[in-house]
Amino acid sequence: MLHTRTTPAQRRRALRERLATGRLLTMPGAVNPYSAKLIEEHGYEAAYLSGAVLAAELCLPDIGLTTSAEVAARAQQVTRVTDLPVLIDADTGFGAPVNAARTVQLFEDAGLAGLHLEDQTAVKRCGHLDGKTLVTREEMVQRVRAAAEARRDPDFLLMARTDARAVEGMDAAIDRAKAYVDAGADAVFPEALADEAEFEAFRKAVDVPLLANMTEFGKTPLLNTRTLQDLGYDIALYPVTFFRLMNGAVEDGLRTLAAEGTQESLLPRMQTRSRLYEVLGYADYTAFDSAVHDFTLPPGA
Ligand SMILES: C[C@](O)(C(=O)O)[C@H](CC(=O)O)C(=O)O
Ligand SMILES: [Mg+2]
Repeated sequence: MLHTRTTPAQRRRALRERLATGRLLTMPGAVNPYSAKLIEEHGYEAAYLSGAVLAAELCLPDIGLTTSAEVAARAQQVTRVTDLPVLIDADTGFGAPVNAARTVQLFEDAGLAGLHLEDQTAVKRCGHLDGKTLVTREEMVQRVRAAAEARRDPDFLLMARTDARAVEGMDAAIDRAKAYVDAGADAVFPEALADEAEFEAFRKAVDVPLLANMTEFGKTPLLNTRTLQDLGYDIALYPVTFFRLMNGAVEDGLRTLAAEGTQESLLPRMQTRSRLYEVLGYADYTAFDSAVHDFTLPPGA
């Protein structure tokens, strides 16, 4: 009931310790608080909050329109219902280096376990689209340094994402990643790598934990977890996967209802009422209620 038993500090520690094992961590993206709970129920050890999904939920494209306060508020709704460490997409840090610093503190307060900051300009776009523009390496170094210094919990994971592969090529991407690690990044997210050889090259060049973005319909092939483990990657990310699945199911359902005049044929694909309640812990609330109210007054009271 009420779901969480751990503090943000414990979750950050858990994520650090999990990454230190060297075993690949599979990180599904949560669509909302309920799906974060499902991720936990299914035995995953961490969850992710995608900037693209947070924007799309508001029916906005992923071009840097959401604000840090808006994102932090949603994140807190998620961290309230799961004990999993949650890593969040902080886009470009929402402005100048000082905004990145404030974002770190807002996101710490939201109970998150870490964030990633990218080296795109404020007018950003999905890492798998063409036409991205980057800030200079020096500007991103300042962004990372400001974020690292703003942390109050040293276990809060600061990941630097570089979008340079698609813009400046592999060598520049690796150089940038190294500079960001020197500036205080604990982990690196090399965005939009084109093949296994590029994953390998990045692994050889950079010592810190590395994230592999397995987003669909993008520039990177969908490597399975075994391959990613063998390549020495630390996190396999599925940022938009469950949002896409949900939307696919909703669209199918809308078509079916229109065509058949009833949702009957969809029932086998639906989560049942009892499973819905089980995940919510509904029975525990009923038991809590009856423990509070189920008493008899002594005579004369
Ligand atoms: C990881 C990402 O930053 C996200 O916001 O989820 C996106 C994912 C996507 O748009 O497919 C990205 O790779 O830029
Ligand atoms: Mg994003």
